[in-house]
Amino acid sequence: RIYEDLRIIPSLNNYDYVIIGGGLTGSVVASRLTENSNTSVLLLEAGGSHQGAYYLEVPGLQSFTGPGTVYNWNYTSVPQINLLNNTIPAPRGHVLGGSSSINGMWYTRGSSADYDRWANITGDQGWLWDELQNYFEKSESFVSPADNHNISGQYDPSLHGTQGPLKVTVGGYSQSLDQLVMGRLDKQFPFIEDYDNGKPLGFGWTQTTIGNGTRSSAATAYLDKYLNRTNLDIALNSLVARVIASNGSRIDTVTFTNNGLLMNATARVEVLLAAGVFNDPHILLNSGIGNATELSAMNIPVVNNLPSVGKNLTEQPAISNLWNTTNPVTTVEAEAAYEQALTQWNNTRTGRMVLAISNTVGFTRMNTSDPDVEALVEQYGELAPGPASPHIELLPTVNAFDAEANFANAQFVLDSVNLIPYSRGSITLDPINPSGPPLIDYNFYGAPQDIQVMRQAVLSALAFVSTPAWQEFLAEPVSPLLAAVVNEYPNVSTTTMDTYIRASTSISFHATGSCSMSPEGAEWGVVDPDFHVKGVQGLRIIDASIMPFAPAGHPQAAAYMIAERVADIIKADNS
Ligand SMILES: Cc1cc2nc3c(=O)[nH]c(=O)nc-3n(C[C@H](O)[C@H](O)[C@H](O)COP(=O)(O)OP(=O)(O)OC[C@H]3O[C@@H](n4cnc5c(N)ncnc54)[C@H](O)[C@@H]3O)c2cc1C
Repeated sequence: RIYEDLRIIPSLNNYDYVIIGGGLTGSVVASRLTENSNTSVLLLEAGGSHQGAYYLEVPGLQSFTGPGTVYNWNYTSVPQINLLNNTIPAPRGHVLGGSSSINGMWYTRGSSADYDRWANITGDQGWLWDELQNYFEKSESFVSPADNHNISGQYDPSLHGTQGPLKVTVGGYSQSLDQLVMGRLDKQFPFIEDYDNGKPLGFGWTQTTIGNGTRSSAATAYLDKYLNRTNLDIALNSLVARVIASNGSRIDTVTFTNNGLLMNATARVEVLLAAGVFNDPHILLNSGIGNATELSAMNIPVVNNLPSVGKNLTEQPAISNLWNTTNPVTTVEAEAAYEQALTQWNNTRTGRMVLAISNTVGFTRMNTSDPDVEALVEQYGELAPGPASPHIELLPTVNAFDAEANFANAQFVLDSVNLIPYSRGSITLDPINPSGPPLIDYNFYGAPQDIQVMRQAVLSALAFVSTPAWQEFLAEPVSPLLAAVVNEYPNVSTTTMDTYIRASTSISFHATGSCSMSPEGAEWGVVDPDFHVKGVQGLRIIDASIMPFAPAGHPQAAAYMIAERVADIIKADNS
């Protein structure tokens, strides 16, 4: 059952598990654990319900779930010293389903070497790519796209699940842009049938978490069908402050407010933390689990000295390279197309609104014949975890709507993403208001190799659009700083390039790693490979904050896999 107000529940002390955060991973684990009718779960979510929320359902309206809405935590980073002191958004889902209810719906698993590196780092062979395939597949049902077009050759069925709760598909509405992208492919930018094959190098058809033209989230996929389970209570509007060991040794109690009223809930077996990459450290630190010196300075009693809490924050820097096009449409035309698309979606769940931003995406490596790349590799060695792992993602998109030409509006975006950042940021408490929003520092370009990779990512985007067909499509860049880079291309000076990069870098929305896994017994890290928080009993972290390195892609596929795996581990440990 879903509860808005918990005062009608007589006791909150009778649950086997209390899960903090009804986001992507929290929803999956709550659903899997309560498959056993003898296991009871209380799922505490700070936000409200996803049900009936139109903006969360229509893939084309994803931008309406952004900062400033009730679905978002509306966090912002601290000023970024390497980005001209700009602050950068830090959005996260504040609703059942968490960020899976508001995300861009891209589904990409990354490369096999990403997960093999996790296994090497943690000493747990269970994290090897080959071992994880059953968990990727268990979460997934690959379904037909909204327009039911023939998708043979657009993905590899042998890599995908067909029985899992989460719907995944390729784009269900074709755009002229698709032909422009696919027509560009060559030896440098080859075609890849399915980038989930562990060696994601090339341009392919974007896979997205959409079914029947509608967003598939952890809440729609893993919770909606099971709300009648008597062993699953879901409490909305429930903001968790901290966790406590009520008897002094084992964490068993969660303190939270429900509609402003202070409450405690107790877990008989375990407390599972799934509040996401920004709020896991916030809750741990407020509970006295973190760097003892920093906690003492804020008068927070130390429960466990765990210096790595909040310290491995990883985000992939991204730049939206933006051009006007030679195929503009008027605002009136764009608005008419938009209205038409909404009506079509309302009536048939088809049309432009079923599209999660773009139908194609590319993963590539740095150009090793460039002397700058040679020097970079000589200084740092191979930066990706393996030879078939990409360094760079290129993401082509058209903005808004266009009824006639089917190119959207006047602007084209080609995102350049550094997939392999070495900079590590942090989540800390605000010393003036420790229970207020956390201080989020991405520390972009703190590691010097990251800006060098970003230079290559921008050059790669310019190489992609350098052909006659693209030059015919593109007008001038929107930013004068990009125009300066384009003017100097291909021999762009470092000054011109870095001026553009520092002014234009933002997030990929892919923050991970703030409570990293490490080998059992290691002094660094926050959780053991089996998800237990080091040095305390009764508490596991079960979400995307445990990733030691981000996968080279978008992280939600990995988050679903992690949740499926931890659910099995918890079941086995406590059977
Ligand atoms: C705007 C956006 C776009 C994205 N696009 C993509 C994409 O296209 N593809 C992709 O692969 N990934 C994408 N991601 C990332 C992906 O959605 C996340 O990596 C994934 O959801 C992480 O899952 P999680 O369970 O760790 O955290 P979340 O899904 O964020 O869940 C955390 C949950 O905990 C709740 N919570 C937090 N603090 C508290 C508290 N104190 N008390 C109670 N509840 C609390 C939150 O409200 C939330 O429901 C995107 C993310 C965002 C924000």
